[in-house]
Amino acid sequence: MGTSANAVVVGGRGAAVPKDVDFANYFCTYAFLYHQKEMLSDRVRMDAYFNAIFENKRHFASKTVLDVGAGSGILAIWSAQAGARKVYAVEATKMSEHARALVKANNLQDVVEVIEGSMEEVTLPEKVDVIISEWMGYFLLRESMFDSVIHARDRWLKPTGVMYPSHARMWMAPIRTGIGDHKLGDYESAMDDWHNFVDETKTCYGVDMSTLTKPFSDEQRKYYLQTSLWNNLHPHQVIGTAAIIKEIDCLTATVADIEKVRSNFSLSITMEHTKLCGFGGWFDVHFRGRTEDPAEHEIELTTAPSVDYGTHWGQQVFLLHPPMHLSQGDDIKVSFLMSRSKENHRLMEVELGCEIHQHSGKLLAPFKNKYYIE
Ligand SMILES: C[S@@+](CC[C@H](N)C(=O)[O-])C[C@H]1O[C@@H](n2cnc3c(N)ncnc32)[C@H](O)[C@@H]1O
Repeated sequence: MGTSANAVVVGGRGAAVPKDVDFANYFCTYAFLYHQKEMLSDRVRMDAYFNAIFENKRHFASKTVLDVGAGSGILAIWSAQAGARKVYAVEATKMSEHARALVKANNLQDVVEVIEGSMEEVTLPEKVDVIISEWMGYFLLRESMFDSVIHARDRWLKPTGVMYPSHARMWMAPIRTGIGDHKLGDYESAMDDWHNFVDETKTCYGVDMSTLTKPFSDEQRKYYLQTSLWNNLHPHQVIGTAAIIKEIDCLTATVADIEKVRSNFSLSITMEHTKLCGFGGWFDVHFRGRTEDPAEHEIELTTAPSVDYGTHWGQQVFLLHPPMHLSQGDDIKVSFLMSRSKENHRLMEVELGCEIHQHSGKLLAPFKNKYYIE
């Protein structure tokens, strides 16, 4: 605290931005209750953190806890209810005022201390036994908030301390288009959506938009392909094996480990006569404690495709065009590189290439594209 408005935000190498820009771009939405409500309403997320804390009370009872990015204060309050001696709830935005009110309304003001400030600038009076945080963005690393958790861990966690969550993984699988609520999932339906919008209205508030649709040039196609899509995939849309792209041990990971994620992996098609439309990416996190001090009950929070609504994170979809007809036994070799956008270190760019080897021995034309996770 006490730095000028234009101080630089701690981030990965070459990723620093002035603090006021970061505040306007990133933190501002978190200052509103509607945004916190979206997270508080995510049952999968809430159940996972609730169970992680209350099924592992031993890690919290009589301990000191740091909640990095406390938001409404929910994780800090649960930690106190699980028996923590002291909880420091650090929140960068004015949401801290709501958190403080909530703490008081639940009569926990003697245990939970809400501190308004950026984690990188806050000073605590002691080191802590537990760091808890919900830092995950779309496809795990969007928002780059894990940098702040790493910073907090290196500065404030005792050598014997525990991270909640303790591990995270990124996944990717081949997908086909869906039906019903899950209609979107391939490039054609994404485009139909846009074409229909223009065809049905002819003009948009008096402006002729047809030049943006037909004829659709390769240049326009490329532009549309570049944006990866947020989607809620149905498990039936997954047409092959899923691969782990990245595994993170939250106790030891460094910013250098996560600012670039590079991986080469293979995916096998497991469905007969199907159409590959792209790739779906998601993540999971685990609450496992640490090797010398494991959780009594390991809890998993997964954002994998689900028959129900799933989570507010959904999945990140990377479309390819044209779709490819594939069948069981065909093999896809994927090269994946995710890095931070140079303009905004909280957004991601993905370079994805694939080579498809058909069961018959035929090699299909390789595909390569660059996507943005905005
Ligand atoms: C995903 S929300 C989680 C909120 C709450 N912990 C929960 O689980 O409902 C992340 C919160 O962390 C805050 N935050 C992100 N980076 C921060 C930092 N470096 N210092 C303090 N707060 C931060 C954001 O303002 C936001 O309220």
